Amino acid sequence: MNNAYHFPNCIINGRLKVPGDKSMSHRGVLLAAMAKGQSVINGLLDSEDCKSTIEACQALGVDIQTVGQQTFIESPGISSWRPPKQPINLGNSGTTARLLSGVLAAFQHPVKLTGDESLKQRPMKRVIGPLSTMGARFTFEGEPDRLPFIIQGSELKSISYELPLPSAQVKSAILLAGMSTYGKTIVREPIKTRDHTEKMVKAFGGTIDEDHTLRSVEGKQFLKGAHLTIPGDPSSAAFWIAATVITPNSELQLEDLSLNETRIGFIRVLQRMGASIDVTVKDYVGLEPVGDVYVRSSTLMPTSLSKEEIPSLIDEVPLLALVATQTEGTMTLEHINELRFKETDRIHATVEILNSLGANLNEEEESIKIEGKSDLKGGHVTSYNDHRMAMLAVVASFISNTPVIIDNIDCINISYPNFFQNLNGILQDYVRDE
Ligand SMILES: O=C(O)C1=C[C@@H](OP(=O)(O)O)[C@@H](O)[C@H](O)C1
Ligand SMILES: C=C(OP(=O)(O)O)C(=O)O
Repeated sequence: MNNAYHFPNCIINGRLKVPGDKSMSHRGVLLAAMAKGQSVINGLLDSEDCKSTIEACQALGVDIQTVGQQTFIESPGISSWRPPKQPINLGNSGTTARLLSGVLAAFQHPVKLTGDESLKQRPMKRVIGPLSTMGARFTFEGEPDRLPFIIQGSELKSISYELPLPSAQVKSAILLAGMSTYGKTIVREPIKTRDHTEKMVKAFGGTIDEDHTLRSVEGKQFLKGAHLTIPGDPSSAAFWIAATVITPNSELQLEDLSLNETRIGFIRVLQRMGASIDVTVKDYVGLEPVGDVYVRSSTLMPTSLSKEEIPSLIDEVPLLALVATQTEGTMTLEHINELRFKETDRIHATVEILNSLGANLNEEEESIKIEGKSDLKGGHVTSYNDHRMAMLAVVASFISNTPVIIDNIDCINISYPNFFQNLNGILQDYVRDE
């Protein structure tokens, strides 16, 4: 396949609905699998990562069928799950690995979890530590605290746990385990992270109490099936928001997006940089705000990032670096060390990709310094087999002088299989000189 992208003088124009939110899709499937009875989820994201969650739940005896936009989940409830016949392969999905470990911490049968080469490198100690304190046992096949491992659940005891780092995955793993203990489990996070687990549990008849960065959950909660709708993923929309602000004469309306404040830090930072972006909450789906984002090409000034806002834009930092190459000055993205522990080291990958295209970025231990007003020339890049890095490179080609040639773009299916369809939709009048 020809992975060369170039759109000289393109203009973005139109309206777009991006596919369902990945974080909410994982949680919808997992909670429906824990609950007894039938659940129906509308607009579940159909991507490789979400398939990992679906197939893991199917291996545990949950019936899951998708018909068009609707996914039907019929579960006997977590206490009647059956032990899987084979190891469960979670592919590339860190969210599935962490959240499912939390759920399996109370499952009385051993389950072997594994993943692809990237997932096997990702840190799991952050969930293994607290889940072991609660009573789960982990046996490692290779390196300690890494996949593959066997998790042996047990009758859990509740804990009070202070997260050493802000992570919605770790918080969710402990809260999901906490729903099966005796007594109350308390989690405190240093900075507020995405709160979809807390909000969605309520739709399944459970309760999690929230007080700013403190969460508490009573044990022995039994969830029942629910009907959910998943709004558009703001992390997928972010690619088109970035593309529109940096591409001259462009405007775009993104519809039915999740506008949860714990997820739209990228939009808030761009607004601070002077980007013309209007955000309109139109409705609430469950407890989640949903609405539209209208964005236009903009002249941008550098800004700085506070530690507190990082979790609300954690997956959008590479895009922020691309946008920063077009500002009227130098911008430093600080407090981003956690990016080194994603599908690839995203600090290094971002710097390498954008510098290969002619930008001027400096990699530091926990930050990236970016020179503005850069001319992106184009050239060859690697995606590091990371979906967000591949899509970053495609968006960079909107403003490059020559084609951007990417070694592997198949990884985009991890989170956004409709990516190129959506790209063609917003460049609908564009005539390609192929
Ligand atoms: O909970 C979630 O759905 C996610 C949380 C974030 O990870 P961390 O919890 O590791 O920060 C994010 O990077 C990931 O894409 C999805
Ligand atoms: C980091 C990501 O996902 P996960 O941790 O679930 O692999 C992501 O989608 O960017």
